Formats: sequence, structure tokens, C-alpha cells
Amino acid sequence: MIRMLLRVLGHEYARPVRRTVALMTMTAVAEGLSCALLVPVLRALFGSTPADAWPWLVAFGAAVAVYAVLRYRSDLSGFLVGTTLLRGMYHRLGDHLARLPVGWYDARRVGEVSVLAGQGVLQAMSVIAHLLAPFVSACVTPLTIVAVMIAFNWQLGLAALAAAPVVAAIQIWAGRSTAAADAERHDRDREAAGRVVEYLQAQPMLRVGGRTAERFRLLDDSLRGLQRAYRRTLLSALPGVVGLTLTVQAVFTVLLVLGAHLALGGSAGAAEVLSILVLAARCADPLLVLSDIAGKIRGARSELAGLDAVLRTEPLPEAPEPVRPVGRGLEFESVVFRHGRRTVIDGLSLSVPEGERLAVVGPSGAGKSTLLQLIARFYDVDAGVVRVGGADVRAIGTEVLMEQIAIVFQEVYLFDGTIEENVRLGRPDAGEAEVRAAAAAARLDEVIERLPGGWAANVGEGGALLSGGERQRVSIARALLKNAPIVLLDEVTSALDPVNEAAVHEGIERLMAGRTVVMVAHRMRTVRRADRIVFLDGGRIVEEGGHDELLRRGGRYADFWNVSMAPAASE
Ligand SMILES: Nc1ncnc2c1ncn2[C@@H]1O[C@H](COP(=O)(O)OP(=O)(O)OP(=O)(O)O)[C@@H](O)[C@H]1O
Repeated sequence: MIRMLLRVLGHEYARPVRRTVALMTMTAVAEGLSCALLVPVLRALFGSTPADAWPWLVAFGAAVAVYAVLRYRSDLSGFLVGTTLLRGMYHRLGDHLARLPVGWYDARRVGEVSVLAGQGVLQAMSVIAHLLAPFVSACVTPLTIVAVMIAFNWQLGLAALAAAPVVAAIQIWAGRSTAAADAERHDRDREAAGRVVEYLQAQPMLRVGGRTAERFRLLDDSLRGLQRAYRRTLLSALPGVVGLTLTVQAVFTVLLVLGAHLALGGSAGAAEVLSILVLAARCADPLLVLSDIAGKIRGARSELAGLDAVLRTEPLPEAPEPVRPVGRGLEFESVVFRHGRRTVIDGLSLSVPEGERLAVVGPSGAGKSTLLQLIARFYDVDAGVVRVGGADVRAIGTEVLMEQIAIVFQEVYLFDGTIEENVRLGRPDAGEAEVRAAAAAARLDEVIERLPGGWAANVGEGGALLSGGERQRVSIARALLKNAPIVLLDEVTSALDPVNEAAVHEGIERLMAGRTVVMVAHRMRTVRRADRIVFLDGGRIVEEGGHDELLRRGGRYADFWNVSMAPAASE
């Protein structure tokens, strides 16, 4: 467990963790010794000369004092190291998530990572702060007490020691028999978290479908599965708990019978037997909590394994000696890209000279958005090369590549902050005048004037307080502020009201001016702005040329526009 913890966190934490474990072990030994000193104290007190108890009482008091100091220091150390590890873990996870390919994040992963980052990290890090001390105490204190028991009365001591391998065997067996149930519960936990995220995101669709009161079957099924998994985990842990309790009771009974036998035979004093039985009872307490702690440690371990798996996900490799793009042209050379076993881009070659506006059209699922994502290196291609400014995107440093590209997505995400903060994301170090100019060019200034609070108005979580068109204007202002030489546009497909539509188009027109543009186009108005059009189907270019030329050709593009976009042609 500790080894796994250090692998996940990094070995720079090895020293404080080892120091804490050593301190906890010393504390447990001191606890055992202070308990064990009760034997000579009680033996002397109930013996013929009670005054002999004094030196033992002093030793007992000193041992308790040492134990108290050590306990304070080890608890403090566990807490401090635990919080340091927690902070370290959050940093490590945050840094790593920021380097993972954007394409890695889907709804399932978002649910999984939010559970991991919330309860998973806390649970995994609680090992040092809360679980390790009782675990070490449950293992070391009884062994120390047994060692002292052997010193005072070897028969009773050995009888108690016989319990050690039985307890260890029960723990190992319990760990193995609950492993499958633990793993299943963990999987169910993640699945349920993903379903909750999906359920929340699907609210508009569920309500439009009139399913306001009805529950979401997929979420229900997954929560029921989770409940079953929890029940199985509890049932599978039960034999271990019962076995441990029975073992402790059996050993105590053996000690009682053996103690009575020795006392009656005269080979041990009644006070000695009594005090050893008190010690045996003292051993039982930590042993009985052992199964509970071990269960919690197993839970923390599976969270740690989840964190380990995320941290082992490879980020897209960075070139050891990054190159800088020269110019603003784009090129796809025999590019193949797959999602799982599905080929989404199939041997596509295309070049977009500097300053050209290229529209990509085609049926849904043709791979249009994927084409944009490959330019921005959200994923790496499976074969072929994508070049920006003549350089393979894999050879350009991520930051430099991102400097070259401004993207306006179909779905605009705004952070819960002010409009100004959201626009500034385009270029955080931009001056006030630049931010204002970008907002004006995107016709966002009209929106800001209307909002109570103006620039300081809060946009709400995900930009919920703005309309779709207003959010698009924020995203265009961001892109304008970034002032990157290459613009990628994934056109808004939902209808905007006429005022917003005109504003968005005006903003986009300004954004495209003098830049290399690749736009996924769904509307005639957008396509007409392009210098060239490629028609994509099944990840391949089926036709390419100018709008009028393609219409005249009467091929796939003409069919597509005549059939599916007929209403738009009247724009
Ligand atoms: N994360 C993903 N995992 C698996 N398959 C995916 C993923 N993202 C996209 N795909 C698949 O890749 C194919 C191309 O998707 P893409 O979004 O590029 O199409 P598109 O032409 O932009 O479609 P639309 O016009 O409907 O947005 C689709 O079949 C889609 O199902």
C-alpha cells in the first residue's frame, strides 16, 4: 500500500512517510509496554509486600508519559504528512489532467475523474492521516504485549502468540475473498458517477420528452447495481469479521482455562494470571478493529489504483526538440485516424494555403469536427501527418501550436465568472483597450451594455445567464483577442435569433479577415464566404472546388445542398 502510495505520489515523499510509519511503530510499542507494566504492578500490589509496587508504578507512569508524547507526535505527523500528500496529490493530478489529450475527456471520464478528484483522493490520502496509526497499533501493540507476557509467563504468552498466525491468515483470506466484490463495487461507483453526470446533462432532453416525473432508467439501473455491489461487499467481508471475533474469543477462553489451571497447580500466582488476562483483553480491542481498518485500507487502495491508472495515461508526447511553424498553411498528408476500431478519417490528403478560407461540409458523422481537432492536436493521427506552417503538429511544442490557432466551437463553454474574465481567457495578458476592442469587434459590447453590472456581470455556471448567440459572441471575442493566424470554426448549428445571427456573422467575418481559416459549415451563408469547399463523407474527400462550380457539377455536394439544406438556400 505504502509502496503504491509513493509510486503514485512520487518518491520525494518517501522520507516523511517512512518517518511517520517509524514514529507510529514506536508509539504502538510504547503503548504495548505501558500496558504490559500492569503485570508487575498488579503482581506486587496483590503480593505479600505491596510496597514493592512503587518502582513498577514509577516505571508504569514513565511509560505512559512516553507513550502520550509519542502518540501526540505521531498523530500530528500523520496529520501533517497526510495533508501534505493531499496537496501533492491534487497538484500532481491537476498537472497531469492538463497534459492529457483533450480528446480523452468524454462524459464517462468526466464522471470518473470528478469522483476520483473528490472522494477518491481524500479516501486514498486518509490512509496516512487516519488509518495508518490504528492499523500499526492493531498489529504492533498486541505483539508487544504478547512478548512481555512471554517474559512473565511463557505458557500463557505462547498460548496468546498462537493467535498471531491465525489472525494474519484470516486477514489475508478476508482480503482475497473481498477483492472481487471490492473491485466490482469500485467499477459500479464509477459507472454510477458517469450516469449522474449524463443524467444532469440530459435534463433538457428528458424534459422536452415529457419525462419530468419519471426517473432515468439507465441511472436507476446503475444505482441498483451499485446497491447490489455494496451488499455483496458487506456480505463478503462478514466471514472475516466473524472469524476474527471467534478467534479472539477462543484465545481468550484458552488463556482463561490455562491461567486457572496454572493458578490451581500453583505454578502461577492469582494476581499474575489475573493481570495477564487483563492484558489479553487489552490486546483484543485493537485486534477487533483490525478487520474494519483493513476494509477501509482496501477501499483506499482501490481509489489509489484508480488514481494510478489516470496518472499512467500517457499525455501526447512532446517533441524533445520542438520546431516552430513557418507560415500559416495547413496540410493533411494521407491521414488516418480511428476512434477505437472505427476509422473516422480515412487516408485524407488536403492542403490549405496560407490565407485561404476552406469550408468543410458533409453529412453528420463524416469526420468534419475531427478534422479540426486533428489540426489542434486534440488527438494524434494513426497514420500520415498533419502539418501546421510546414511542421508536423507532433514536432511543435503544445504551447507554440496553441498560439497559432484560435478555435470557435459549436458548444461554447463559459466559466462561472465575469464577462471580462471569460473574454480574457483568449489572452490573459491583453491590455484593457485590446479587450474592449475585441469585444466591440465581436459585437459583445451591445450585450455588455444591456447587462446589469456591465463588464463585471457574472455569466453563471457554463454561461447559463447568456443566450446561445451571446455566448457565441463571447467566444468570438476571445478568439479575436487571441489574434492567432489560424482560425478553426465549428459552426453553430442551432438557429440564432436574427439579431444574434447578424452579430455572430459580423464577428466571424472580422475574425476570418487575413487569416487561414478552416470552417465546418452547415449554412449556405457560411459556405459562400469560403474560397474553396471540400465535401467529406466517411472520412474521405469526395468532392472539392468552389460553391458554384460544385453545384454545376451536380454531384454529391449539389445533392446534399439541394436535399438537406434546401430551406437554407433561401437565406
Ligand atoms: N470520442 C469519440 N469516441 C468515439 N467515436 C467518436 C468520438 N468522437 C467522434 N466519434 C465518431 O467519429 C465520427 C466523426 O465524428 P465528427 O464529430 O468528426 O463528425 P461530424 O462530421 O463533425 O458530425 P456532425 O456534423 O454531426 O457534428 C462519428 O461517427 C462519431 O460517432
